[in-house]
Amino acid sequence: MITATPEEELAAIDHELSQVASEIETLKIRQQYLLQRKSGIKDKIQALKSAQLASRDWNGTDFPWSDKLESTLKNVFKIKEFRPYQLPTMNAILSKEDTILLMPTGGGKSLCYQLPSLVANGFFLVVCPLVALMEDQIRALRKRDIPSYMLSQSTPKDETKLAMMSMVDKKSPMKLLYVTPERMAKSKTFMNKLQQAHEMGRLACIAIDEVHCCSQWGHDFRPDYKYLGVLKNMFRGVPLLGLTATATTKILLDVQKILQIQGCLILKSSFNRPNLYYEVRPKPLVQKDYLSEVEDLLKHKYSGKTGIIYTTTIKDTEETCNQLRERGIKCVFYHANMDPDLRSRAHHGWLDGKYQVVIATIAFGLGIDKPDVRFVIHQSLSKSMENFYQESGRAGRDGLPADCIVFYRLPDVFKVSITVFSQHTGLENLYGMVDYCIDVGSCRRTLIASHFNELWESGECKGMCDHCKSPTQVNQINVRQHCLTLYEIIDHASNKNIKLTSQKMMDAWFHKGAKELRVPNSKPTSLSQPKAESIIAFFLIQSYLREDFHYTAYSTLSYIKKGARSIEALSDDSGIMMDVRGVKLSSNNSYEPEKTSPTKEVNGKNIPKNTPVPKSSHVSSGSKGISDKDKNKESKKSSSSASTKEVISISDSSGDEDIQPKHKKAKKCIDSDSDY
Ligand SMILES: Nc1ncnc2c1ncn2[C@@H]1O[C@H](COP(=O)(O)OP(=O)(O)OP(=O)(O)O)[C@@H](O)[C@H]1O
Repeated sequence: MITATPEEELAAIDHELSQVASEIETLKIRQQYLLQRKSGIKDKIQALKSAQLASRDWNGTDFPWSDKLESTLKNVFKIKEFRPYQLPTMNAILSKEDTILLMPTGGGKSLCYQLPSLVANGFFLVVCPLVALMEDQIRALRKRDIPSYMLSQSTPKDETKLAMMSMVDKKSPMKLLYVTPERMAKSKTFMNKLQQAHEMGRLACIAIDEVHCCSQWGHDFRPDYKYLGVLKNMFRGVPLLGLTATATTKILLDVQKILQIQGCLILKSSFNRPNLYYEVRPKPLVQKDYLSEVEDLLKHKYSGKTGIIYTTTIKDTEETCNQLRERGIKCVFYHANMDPDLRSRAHHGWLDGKYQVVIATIAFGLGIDKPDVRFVIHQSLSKSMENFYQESGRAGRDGLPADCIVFYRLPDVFKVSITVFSQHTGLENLYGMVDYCIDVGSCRRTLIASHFNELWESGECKGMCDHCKSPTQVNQINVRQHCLTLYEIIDHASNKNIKLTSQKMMDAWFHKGAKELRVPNSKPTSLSQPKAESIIAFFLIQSYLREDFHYTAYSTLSYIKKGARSIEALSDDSGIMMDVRGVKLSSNNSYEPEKTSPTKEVNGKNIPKNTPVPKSSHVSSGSKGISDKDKNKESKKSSSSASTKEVISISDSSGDEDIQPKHKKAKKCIDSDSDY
């Protein structure tokens, strides 16, 4: 019998080990897949349970408490009727059903726990993230003689003592007790009292304001909110009410898991604010020109009206404020680093009409309840669509028309990206906002709606966004050649060991700045700067380019690299299609495609019949390789576009000056964007 040498034995073992490793790898992938499926099915069950609960009639007026609710609404709150979803929420929590209420800013969420607390036995606990907000609410409640307390670090000792005693005093008239999430998470004495109150049957409901703060997927995650996950088990039988003005399906599912109320009732009022006019303006390249545009708005269109200008940084608030003051505007700045006294004076001066406009960071936000804010201007883009919705939503709370204007330019994206890149989904959220800003034809409302998984037809906008007010035809052009040119610039810099910021990349593209960054024998692009910027933004959000962040001793820098889809762009010579503005349509959107331009279908899209189809037939590949969610968004976008969209025939064979219309209609369209 031939025995194996030790070397052969080792080789055999190594072989078997590698087989085992490969099987483990396969099993791990299988495990991952099964775990994902399991979680998906659980989410479905949860959503189904929520849908079943929502199908019950919560709007009834024949509950045991209905008459008292109605009379308290009128007599104590002096309100004539409920707004949509207020009564269903109250009926649900008084029926001890865990509920999440989604309602836009200013929709009237507070009433949903304040009013039922007056008809229930015991008191409602309200978890609220902001002390200023609690103070405002307590002041308003006490004016109505509603016994209420708050517990925060700034609450005087005697009041804290009184509140703690009231929790466990059967005879106490206390109806509402406001606490910060920190208090819940950190004060054992408080939690102990709360348990006693629960045992006495005095804890009637726990309302959690800004409930999206529980979820790391949200824009406003607060670690102390995670602690609220203990409440459901600790206070059995006490209904939880989560309230938010901003939440996507993903966040909602996450919030339910964290609070242990999977499958709870979800009441969602529409996020459409029909009185708000949405507009994106190109921000002038020079700050002086931007200021002149704002000055003109404030002195003419918004003369005698009040509003907010949001900026990205604290420095910007002060600088812009000083510059506008020099131009005779009555304004004040507001940010988190101000002395609390000054901040309060700025807030109240603005509330009382002493200042026309407050120039603020997002620190000026939660709890700002001025009904007649006529405009919210974003000096640069918000860090997410959710932030934008919240911030712009401070306009027009009285239901009268108000404007929400964003001034957009590409360099601002990098000012924000360096502050959000380290956050969970920070960049993804920011790019969602960029997508909104660079969109050339969709109804802005429908873009906001798709973010909240709502579907609004652009007809519902009624001209209340820039695109619906002045529709233009939307064309698709092939920008692949530009992508390849930028890759050459990136490779060239990389060969020289130079990191490229977006500005340096632009300079090299335009043959400005350092000569060593220009690709030898290349020509400068003939694009205008705004168009070059919009192409770069498009490549970023579509992952043809990506940002790469580096820390220096003083700051964080964003460098540009090839994105995850660069392989696709390099290997596949079908187009990278990008939407651009075409001819202006008449205001009734009456542009009719010419009858002489028959179309054919390629990849599910109608294109002019004489359009040459690229080899791989990926003709409309602006969205190729994107996730299902994005595809969904794309399809929603196109179905609700304010404008007419047409794929036009182009050739990408001759570099920056490449676009050769092959088609009569296309020529007309291309003329209006001839330098792409
Ligand atoms: N049914 C109603 N009829 C008339 N006014 C109402 C009604 N419900 C609430 N309000 C008023 O609407 C305003 C906004 O309410 P509230 O502050 O509760 O909104 P919110 O949804 O909590 O907003 P935010 O998300 O900004 O905190 C308040 O002035 C409130 O008195």
